[in-house]
Amino acid sequence: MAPWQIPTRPLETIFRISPRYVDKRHVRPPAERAPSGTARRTGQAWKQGVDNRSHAYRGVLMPIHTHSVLLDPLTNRGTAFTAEERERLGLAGRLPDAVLTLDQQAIRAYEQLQQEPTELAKFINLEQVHDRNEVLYYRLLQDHLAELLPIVYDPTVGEAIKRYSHEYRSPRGVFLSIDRPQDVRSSFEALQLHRDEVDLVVVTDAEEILGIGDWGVQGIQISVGKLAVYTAAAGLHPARCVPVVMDVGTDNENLLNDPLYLGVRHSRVRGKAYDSFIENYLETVSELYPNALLHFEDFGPGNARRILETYGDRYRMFNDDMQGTGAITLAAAVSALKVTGESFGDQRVVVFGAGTAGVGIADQLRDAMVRDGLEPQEATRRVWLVDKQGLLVEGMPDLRDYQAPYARPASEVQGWADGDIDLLTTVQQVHPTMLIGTSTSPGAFDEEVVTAMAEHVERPIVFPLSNPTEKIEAMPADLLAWTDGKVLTATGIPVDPVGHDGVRHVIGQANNALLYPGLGLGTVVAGATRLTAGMLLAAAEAVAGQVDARAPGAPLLPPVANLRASSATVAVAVARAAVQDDVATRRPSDLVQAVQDTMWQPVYGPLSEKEASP
Ligand SMILES: NC(=O)C1=CN([C@@H]2O[C@H](COP(=O)(O)OP(=O)(O)OC[C@H]3O[C@@H](n4cnc5c(N)ncnc54)[C@H](O)[C@@H]3O)[C@@H](O)[C@H]2O)C=CC1
Ligand SMILES: CC(=O)C(=O)O
Ligand SMILES: [Mg+2]
Repeated sequence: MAPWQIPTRPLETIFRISPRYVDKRHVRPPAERAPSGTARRTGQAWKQGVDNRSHAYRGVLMPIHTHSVLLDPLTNRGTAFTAEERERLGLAGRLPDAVLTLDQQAIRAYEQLQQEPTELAKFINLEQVHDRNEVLYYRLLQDHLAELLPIVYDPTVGEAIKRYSHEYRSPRGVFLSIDRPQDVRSSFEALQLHRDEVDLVVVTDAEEILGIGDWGVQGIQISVGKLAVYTAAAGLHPARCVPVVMDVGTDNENLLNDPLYLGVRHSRVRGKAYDSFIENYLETVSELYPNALLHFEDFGPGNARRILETYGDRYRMFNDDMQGTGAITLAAAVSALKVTGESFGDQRVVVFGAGTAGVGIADQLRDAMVRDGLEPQEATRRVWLVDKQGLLVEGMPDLRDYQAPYARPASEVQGWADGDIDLLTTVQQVHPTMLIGTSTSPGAFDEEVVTAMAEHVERPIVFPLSNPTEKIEAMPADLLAWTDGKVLTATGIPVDPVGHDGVRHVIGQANNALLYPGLGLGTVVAGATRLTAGMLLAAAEAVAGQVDARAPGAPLLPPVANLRASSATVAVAVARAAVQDDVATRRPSDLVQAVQDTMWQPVYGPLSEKEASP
């Protein structure tokens, strides 16, 4: 379909604003563009599209059925439509008389939210605001970021994913079914977004959602949640971001047996059919939206790294669990080492849970050791991976290919234990300086393990990163108690400050959400064609550069409440790194300003081109 064409649809259909019409080359007179009959019947509304988007889109000329503006969350302002706007848009009688400001709407929406009895109910309430009025939704998130991020994202999003088919109200996102691979293209085309109109596509196949496993189609909510963070934290434009689930079946029998389950009703498809579905997705999305960053989330350990390694050179891809988590953990480690005064070259690292996140972190820490002067082989030797079967040792039959480089020689571990070598034994033998948890094994960092570690190191660095809350390896209050306040810690979930021995310890959140929004924004601002190791490192250093953890009880990472400012700083560093790595297609002379200009703000913009530039 040509960019200016609008498909014929019934009058009642919502015509979403499409920034494609901004491009004057594509703008045709309304009568010419209108689908048969529609222009005549919608009249003036053709010329007066509501535009809640940034100034980049203010020239929109669009067809709008009078009532559709109230139904589309990207155009709806509800009670904030002024009397004059209501008249112009033909909304007479459609709204109560009073005109509220966005501030007033935000107060009301927040009051309503407070009345919800549970976190899940709050999640549902917020999703309903999201589906009604995106400006209001993001205004709420912006005003109460530290309070609401744990609702729309980790940990409550995990609960919402488990309950999705039962709590379902309306669809959000693109649902791709492995049983209909021929629909991949048309599923995206139905969005009516032009090739320049998409910055970001977040996709999951939901095999390993957070630490809660396989949730089939219900994983769409992780794509939605990740994007909410991109917009709330870094101002990625909500209309330019697309959440996607690849529904390839599920091995979760509870879902398959649930009559209300909304996904395809068979076990996970693997092998050739799966691989060609992934390839189909990548080819289609990158062709339709050649400038978009393709974010992969919560794929299973067998696929996450394999997909990135197979296609990372060809597409602008990012695996959040592997790369984002590695980079935020590196940032927390940089902060911790500023406190201990050591270098990465001095570290011995035990990673418990050697999956996508664990090995992603191992890679980042190993690379940091190499930058500090260790030979690559020596750096790899400083990382011990422990998984379900215990310490990973060369020759183990069930070793995954990405774990193999870290497996210990049998000669090294001879005499450590009769059979498999557990976490406690590993800690007793290795005397780690850092202990990282990505195992989904709650309570695994118990008092025995932590005190064994603390016997040999003055300031143990312990990061229990598993999500959501019920999966965490240890809580900071216990870690502080067991180490007499010496531990340097950060967690994947948000944790309230902990008082210990008269010191208030603020716990940094080592969650990739503290890093990927700025990384994505920087990639967009630079128009980077690839996401490079240099850009990831720049993001990690920019995060770490924003805190000084040397004061007693200070956090290792910047607070979530400052995430918008923090993301802007990260974005500048990332865009600069993209230029250095020669992958930038845009090189703004003033990067700081370019980042600010790109960040979308949740405000009601001008209604029409005329109003925007009188
Ligand atoms: N804080 C953050 O930003 C992030 C945290 N995570 C968390 O890390 C955890 C793992 O996530 P992924 O790496 O994506 O999953 P994954 O499935 O790729 O890896 C989990 C690994 O833990 C191992 N494991 C399972 N039970 C174990 C046990 N009892 N003892 C030792 N190892 C065990 C598995 O065999 C697997 O190798 C999840 O809880 C997830 O929420 C993941 C990504 C980001
Ligand atoms: C934070 C995140 O990406 C995870 O737990 O999977
Ligand atoms: Mg994840």
